[in-house]
Amino acid sequence: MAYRRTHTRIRPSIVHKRCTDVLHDPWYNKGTAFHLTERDRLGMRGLLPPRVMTFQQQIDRFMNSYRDLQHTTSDGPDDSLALRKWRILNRLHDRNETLYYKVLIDNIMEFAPIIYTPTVGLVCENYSGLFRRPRGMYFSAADCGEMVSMVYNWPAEQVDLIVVTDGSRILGLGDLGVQGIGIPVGKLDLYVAAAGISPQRVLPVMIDVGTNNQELLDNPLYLGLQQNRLEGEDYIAVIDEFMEAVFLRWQHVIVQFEDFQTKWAFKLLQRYRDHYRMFNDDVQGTAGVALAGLFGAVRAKGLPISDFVKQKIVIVGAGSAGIGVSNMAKKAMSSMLGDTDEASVQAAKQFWVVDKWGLVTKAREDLDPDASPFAREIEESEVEDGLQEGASLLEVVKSVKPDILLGLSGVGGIFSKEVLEAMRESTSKRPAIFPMSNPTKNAECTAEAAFQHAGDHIIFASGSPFQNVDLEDGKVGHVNQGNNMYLFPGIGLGTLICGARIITDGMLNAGAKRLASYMSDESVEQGIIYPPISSIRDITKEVAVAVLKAAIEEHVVEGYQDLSAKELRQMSEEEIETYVEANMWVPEYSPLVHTI
Ligand SMILES: NC(=O)c1ccc[n+]([C@@H]2O[C@H](COP(=O)([O-])OP(=O)(O)OC[C@H]3O[C@@H](n4cnc5c(N)ncnc54)[C@H](O)[C@@H]3O)[C@@H](O)[C@H]2O)c1
Ligand SMILES: O=C(O)C[C@H](O)C(=O)O
Ligand SMILES: [Mg+2]
Repeated sequence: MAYRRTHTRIRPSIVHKRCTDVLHDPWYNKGTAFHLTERDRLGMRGLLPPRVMTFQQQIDRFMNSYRDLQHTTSDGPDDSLALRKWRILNRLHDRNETLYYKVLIDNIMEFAPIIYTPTVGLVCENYSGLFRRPRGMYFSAADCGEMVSMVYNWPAEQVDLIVVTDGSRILGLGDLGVQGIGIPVGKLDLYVAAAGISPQRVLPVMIDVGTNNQELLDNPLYLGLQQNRLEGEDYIAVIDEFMEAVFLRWQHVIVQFEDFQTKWAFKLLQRYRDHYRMFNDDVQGTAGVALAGLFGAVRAKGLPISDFVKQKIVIVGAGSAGIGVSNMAKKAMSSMLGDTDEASVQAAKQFWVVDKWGLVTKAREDLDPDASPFAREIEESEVEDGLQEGASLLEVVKSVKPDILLGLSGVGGIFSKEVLEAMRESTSKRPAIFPMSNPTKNAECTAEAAFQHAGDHIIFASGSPFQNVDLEDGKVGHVNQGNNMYLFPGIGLGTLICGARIITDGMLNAGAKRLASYMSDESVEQGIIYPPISSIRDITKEVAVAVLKAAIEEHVVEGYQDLSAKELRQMSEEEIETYVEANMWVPEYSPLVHTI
């Protein structure tokens, strides 16, 4: 079958506006790069300084002013410098999206910590003061009954990706209400930068059903609904109406749920996943990334992946993320053990889950049904290897001597010196320590503390970035960023361009497996188990290829644009790779054609 591109890169853009209206539209604005004939065509001659700059000169101008800011304010407080950096990037985002994404992609190592974790957390915390121009859409409890029509207020004819939050669990920062909009914006920046989703086709969404954060409710300048969160059926009715509205207007859209509190995360996932093209990034994306990291930790010991079934894993945090990871890791183990009921029971024995009341066991009153498969088989007044219901993290680590200690608790510093020192007694020759909570201040430990207290031989991965650690004898303690950013953009892209009807476990597993195999044995041996963020576009492409292939195998593809499901199924491996790459948007100015 002859391969067909579904879009050509430098295709003209049709605009229905002219003059300053174009200059003020970040989708089309090229600023000083409009050449003279285009200025004439669009009635903007005289509205810009006369000299026409190249794209590269514009990039240089922006980077110079960014660097100046860094020099002039580098001795101020870290948070204030980070916010200034975010502001300068955000202003560019507001003016000229093509230039913004070009500098973001070219400097992703440096800018990811600004537009994503950790700075995005700070931005959400300070959002009421930082808000200048709206980005995305706000659906609120006050809009009930209106959503199907108000969704048409969004100016884009086509939307490919929505990231939606209700602001109830923003990173490890808790309920930030409407201020959580920063998270969908940051996630979609990565969709554009890493997966090449067109910036004109992404939509950040905040569903404001109120907040239970008293400080926000008491703040007269808070921008969200000043009421407590809706609960029960009232809450579900709002989310249902939102889903119906967006899928009615854009049948092929993908909706990523992000930073919903655990009590709704699982319920909404179960409610929608068989009907809509949606997934929950905190539950499913995080699980895939963590599983890839767990496989990496096994490879780093020089063992085959099949040895994964022998790993003793302590997971701290039994929320949407912790339980999501435990489920996926247990399923992987169980399938390696033969996929029987007995295999599942055996796999469960490799997990110790600790939450804010300590070790989770069968003796727990009001045991959360989602955590129950991981509750240790310890009944009331029973003791297993010195552990009983509610045992502390330190007691658990001392008793279990785990191969892997993984934190998704949102509690900064709970991998204390004592806990980390206890990891020296791990039975693993290279214990893995993964403080995956975000942002940095909520990480269970710092990289420095981990290498200092647990030893030079550990494998380290954190949710937010840390610098590599200098060890004795000139050695380097490698820091990996174990963040769902390595999966969600590829899940979205792969799903989009084959028109998968739903997002299946098989597609998610395929993405995770590809991430797990991405690093060479040599890198893994050095403790580098995830790619550097500078490779995020390449790993995203690879994940998308794997997701797309799995969608074909699972018979859920329905075709994309003018490519039918049949044509997709007939593509060779090589054709799929080329197809994925050809569908990744790159920031380049396209000629603007004005029509009425
Ligand atoms: N790295 C990533 O890609 C990634 C992805 C998703 C979530 N996260 C992070 O995971 C964290 C948790 O997210 P969630 O949705 O599961 O939140 P959650 O609030 O639902 O869950 C937190 C869990 O931690 C437990 N906990 C609280 N205090 C504790 C303590 N002192 N000791 C032990 N356990 C304690 C709670 O009982 C609960 O089970 C957040 O910080 C989030 O940023 C990271
Ligand atoms: O947003 C991130 O950096 C990862 C994750 O989705 C989280 O909720 O912490
Ligand atoms: Mg999240």
